Parts: sequence; structure tokens; C-alpha cells
Amino acid sequence: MSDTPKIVEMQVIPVAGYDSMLLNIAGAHNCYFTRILLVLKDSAGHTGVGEAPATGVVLKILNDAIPHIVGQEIGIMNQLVSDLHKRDLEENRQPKPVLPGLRPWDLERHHNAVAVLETALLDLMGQFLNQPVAQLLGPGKQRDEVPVLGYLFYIADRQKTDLEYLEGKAQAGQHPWYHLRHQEAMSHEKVVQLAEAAQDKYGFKDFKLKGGVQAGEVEIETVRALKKRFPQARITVDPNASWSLEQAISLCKDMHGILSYVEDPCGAEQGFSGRETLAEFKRATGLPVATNMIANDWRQMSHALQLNAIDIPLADPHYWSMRGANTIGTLCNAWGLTLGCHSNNHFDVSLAMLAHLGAAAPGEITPFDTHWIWQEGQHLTKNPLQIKDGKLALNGLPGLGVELDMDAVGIAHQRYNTLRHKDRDDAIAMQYLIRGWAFDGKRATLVR
Ligand SMILES: O=C([O-])[C@@H](O)[C@@H](O)[C@H](O)[C@@H](O)C(=O)[O-]
Ligand SMILES: [Mg+2]
Repeated sequence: MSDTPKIVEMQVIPVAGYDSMLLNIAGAHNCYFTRILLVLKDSAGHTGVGEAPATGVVLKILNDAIPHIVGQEIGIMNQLVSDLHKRDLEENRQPKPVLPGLRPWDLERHHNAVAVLETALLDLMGQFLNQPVAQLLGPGKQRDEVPVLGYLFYIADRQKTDLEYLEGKAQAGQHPWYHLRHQEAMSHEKVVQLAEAAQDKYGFKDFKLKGGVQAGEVEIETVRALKKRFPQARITVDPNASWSLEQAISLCKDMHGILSYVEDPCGAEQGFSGRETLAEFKRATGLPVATNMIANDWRQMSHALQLNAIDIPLADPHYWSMRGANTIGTLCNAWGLTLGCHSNNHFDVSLAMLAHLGAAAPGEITPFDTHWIWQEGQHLTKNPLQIKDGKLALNGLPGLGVELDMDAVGIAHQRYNTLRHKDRDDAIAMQYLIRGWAFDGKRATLVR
């Protein structure tokens, strides 16, 4: 047996960047978002990186894993990942606090640690083999460019807060997107203006509107306005399961030709699971359904498929893992479904993860979600991938093809250390808009 390089160092680096006051069912994005970089160095002199959402739970799982990873060969990466998964499952068995309904990301945490370890190991393995990560996934690289959509949000007025949101002052010679993404956008007109700027800057062909914020009727009108302005675009809306089944059917049944698909229009209610209500929604409206809420592991996926509840699993590599998400892509291709990808605010290592996942997906894919346009300009790597013409192109380098900019990482880490609230909590900024506001997964954020 030939030796593969040994892992000589593992660093878990939490980082923070700036965000806009984006609204969603869980409240308003804080002025900072947080992520974790997992950095592995091997005896061949390579550095492997992965990015994950930052929570105290994931930080602890990863820091606890360091003695189990350092000193091991990258050749046993599968075992290293599955060992962490087993330890992770043990952690999962511990009693959990009872939440007043689940926020979109509550389900993901325990998978994030496993996924980010796998990513960093794939990055090392790719560099060892001198191949891009996309070649190490399932059927290998299927394409060089991956379509992504313009992910639009209603934006609250940051000036109602004393939080440190960036002003995004308009500057001569600068693209209007960099100004608009920081300004209030609550009306159809303002959202269309955002879409126009994003399309001009990044070339998007398709759009997604984050819903669950205003009354469903208002959000459907925003969708209509977007479609009117961009008749060729595939448009979707995602209220994060906050509409009732009845409401979702009534809002969407006449939207054929306007909504190309609908994301998590409804969820669990009255003793029925979200998989059951989505199946009913699909039958009643005939519209394709995407989800990042009810088919996030193999057990959930099996129920969703048996019920014919979904058409587009949004297989996020940050909780499915790169290889798990690629397997979903294979399943989609074989079973007549379509692979999409969910996102949260992220830095540029995650951007590369999305690109390699999409590049290795067999068959048809729907443009991937990415929040990158809200962060673009805050790079942690040298020469990050660019969204051009609505697509992300691989850069031809081995592994993930990223090189950390350690100065930028250091600044983002310092920023993280200064934060009082390190885990995401969108209820905090919401207090400035509605005093005493509390998350309720069944009520639109501003309908109180
Ligand atoms: O960034 C947000 O506010 C989104 O609501 C995010 O947290 C969701 O997980 C996600 O983008 C989704 O598609 O549900
Ligand atoms: Mg979603």
C-alpha cells in the first residue's frame, strides 16, 4: 500500500463578515454573519479548506475532533469522515431544547461538522491527485460552468437600528448593486430594482424571492412584478413553509407560467407532516416543488420520495456533504427529479464548494441558490470565483481551487471574536422593527 500525505495540522477558524438587513421568516439578518473555516495542512505541503455555518455546536464538534484527525493519512478520508459522523450521531442523541417551531437552519447543525471535514479532505485529496474536487465526486466533472440564481430579499430599513450595518454609500464609478443591497427594499418596485441591478452586475437569468415576510398576497404580487420585468426568467418564491396548505394552494394555483416552481410553500400542520402537505400542494396546483426543509437526510428523503412530495431537492453540501449532495444529484438524474442547491450567507470557500458540486452533477440542474451577491467584495481567498452571465465557472485548479488570504481571514476572525452574539439569531435585529418580536414558523415576519 502506498502512503498518502499525513494531516499535520487542523485549524478551526470562526470568521464574521458584514450582511444587509435581509428579512426572512426567522426575522432580520444581523449586521454580521458568521462562518467557520476548517483548515487542514498535510505533509505534502498542501492546505485543504472547507466552510460551514458557524454555531457553537459545530465549533465544539470540530475542535473535539482535532486529536482524531491530526496524524492520519488523507487516504483514509472516508473513515475519518464516517468516524466523525458516528460521534456526531452520539451528540445528536442528547436531549434538545424544545423550540417554538424550527427555523430553517435548526435541522442542519449536526451535519455541518461532518460536511466541512469531508470538504477539506476532498480539497487535500484533489491536490494530491492533481484533480479538481468535481472529478472526485460521483460521475466526475460534467460541466465547467454552473448556473446560479439571483437570490432576492425584502430589505428592512437599517436606519431604524443602531447596529453596525454598512451604509453602502453610492459612489461614482461603482456599480449601483453595491449601494442598493444596503438600502431598504420593501415594495415590489424596490425588489424589481434590486433584481435589475443584480442582473446587470451578475447576468442572472433566474430569480428567487425570499418570502414569509409580508402577507402571502403581497409576496405573490412581487413575484408577478418580477415576472413582468423579466418575462424569460424562471422565478420561485420561498416562504419557508409559513403558509398553510390551503393558503399556499390559493396563492399559487393560478401562477402557472409565472412561478416556475415553488419552494417550501407549506409545512407540517394539523398532524400532517411537511412531506404530506407538500405532496397535496403538488397534486392540487400541478406546480413543481423545491425544498430545503423536509428532505434533509436520507430518512426524510425516502419519505419525501415515497409521497411524491418534491421535484427539486435543494441539496446543500454544507449539511448533505459534498458527496452526499452529489449522490442526491445522481438520484435526481435517475428518477426524473432536478437537483438544486440551498444556501445561507457565505464566504468564497463555500462559493467554490457550490461550483464543484454543480460541476459534478449528472443531468439537468436548476440554477443553484447562493447568497454570495450580498457578500461579494468580502473575500477570504485570493482570486475568488466570479458570477458572470449568471454562472460560476471552475478555475481549472486542483482541489477546490482556493487559496486562503490569511490577512483577510485574520481580520474576519478578529471581527468574530468581538461579536456578542456569535450564533445566528435573526430575532435580535427584529426587535428594532417590532418590539418583543418572536419567531413563529407559521406567521409571516411582519404580520404581527
Ligand atoms: O438567509 C436567509 O434568510 C434564508 O432564509 C436562509 O436562512 C434559508 O435557510 C434558505 O436560504 C432557504 O432557502 O430556506
Ligand atoms: Mg428554502
